[in-house]
Amino acid sequence: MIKIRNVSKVYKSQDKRIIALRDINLDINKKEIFGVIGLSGAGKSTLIRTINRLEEVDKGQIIVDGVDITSLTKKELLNQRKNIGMIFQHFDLLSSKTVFDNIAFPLQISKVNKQIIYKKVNDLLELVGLSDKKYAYPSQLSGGQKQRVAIARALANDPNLLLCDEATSALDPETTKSILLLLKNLQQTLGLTVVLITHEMEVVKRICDRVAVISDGLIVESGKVDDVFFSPQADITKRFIGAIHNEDIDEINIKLKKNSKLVKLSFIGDSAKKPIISHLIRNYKVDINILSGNIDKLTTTSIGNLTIQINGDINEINSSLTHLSENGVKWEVIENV
Ligand SMILES: Nc1ncnc2c1ncn2[C@@H]1O[C@H](COP(=O)(O)OP(=O)(O)OP(=O)(O)O)[C@@H](O)[C@H]1O
Repeated sequence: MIKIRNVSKVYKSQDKRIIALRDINLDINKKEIFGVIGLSGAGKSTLIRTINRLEEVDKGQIIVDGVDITSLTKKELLNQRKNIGMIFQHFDLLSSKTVFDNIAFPLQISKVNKQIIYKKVNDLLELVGLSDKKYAYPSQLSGGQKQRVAIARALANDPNLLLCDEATSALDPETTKSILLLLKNLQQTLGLTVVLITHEMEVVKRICDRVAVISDGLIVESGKVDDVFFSPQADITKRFIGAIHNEDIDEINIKLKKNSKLVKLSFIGDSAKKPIISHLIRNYKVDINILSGNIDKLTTTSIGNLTIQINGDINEINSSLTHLSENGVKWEVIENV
């Protein structure tokens, strides 16, 4: 669906050169939700805005559905953009227009017949659950409702691609959940491809199929969300994912017994369902003390994290760890005594 090839972008302001994107290569599949995560200033906004050419690239190509966006004339680009909807962190609604007129706006620009606009806007209002707010103004709406209007407006021209630029960053956690759920439902019912950028792993976890991690203008890691969560490679990814677990471990603040190890275990999918800990206790001469645990629910699977203290003869401990590896459990020794 989208092929990003060798894309680079440098901003020049006065005598400064800021490299925002460094030779980016990405493939985004049809009908998937693809997330790009990174810290502030990593290049996320620049990257997503190159897909509909709100930002011009200095080098490289962006091919959407076989069309090289970077080589289109202005007129061709305007036409192509009808296939690409976009929503923003601060909604960008027209404050002087009602909800109905905000959603109708792109259709009016496309000179669509009034009756068709009337039907289309009403259908979209229903789709985003805002039929009762048709005649309200943006100032009368909550943040979540404003984003629903923005989503309806973005879908007015029946695009097959939706770009989401930090779409939930201005919303509280509950509203974020409801907007992400709406995006997921729309993606499924309308068969959309969705590209979103975010600085929150929670967003990636909730709705993305695949994710790319961007740092200082470089894609440092990409893959299926489950794989990236289970086996993060880049330090920055580990920080995004690990922050919570490492804090947990710091909080444990336990004095380890002699002949023991503090071990962090990660389980994915089926390995989470096996009675692995009781198997270790029964079959090896080890004591196990569970210190903390959590479960990350992803779109297609769950990943469990457990911090344990394992105590016993060193050979028995090592055999236990081998048994864990053989059963698909990842482990990392955090401390040895
Ligand atoms: N118009 C501009 N002129 C000059 N520098 C810019 C411009 N836009 C972005 N930059 C710089 O390019 C780099 C990437 O910015 P970008 O906005 O793409 O990052 P981001 O990951 O989206 O960050 P944030 O989450 O804070 O929005 C940053 O160093 C930023 O300061």
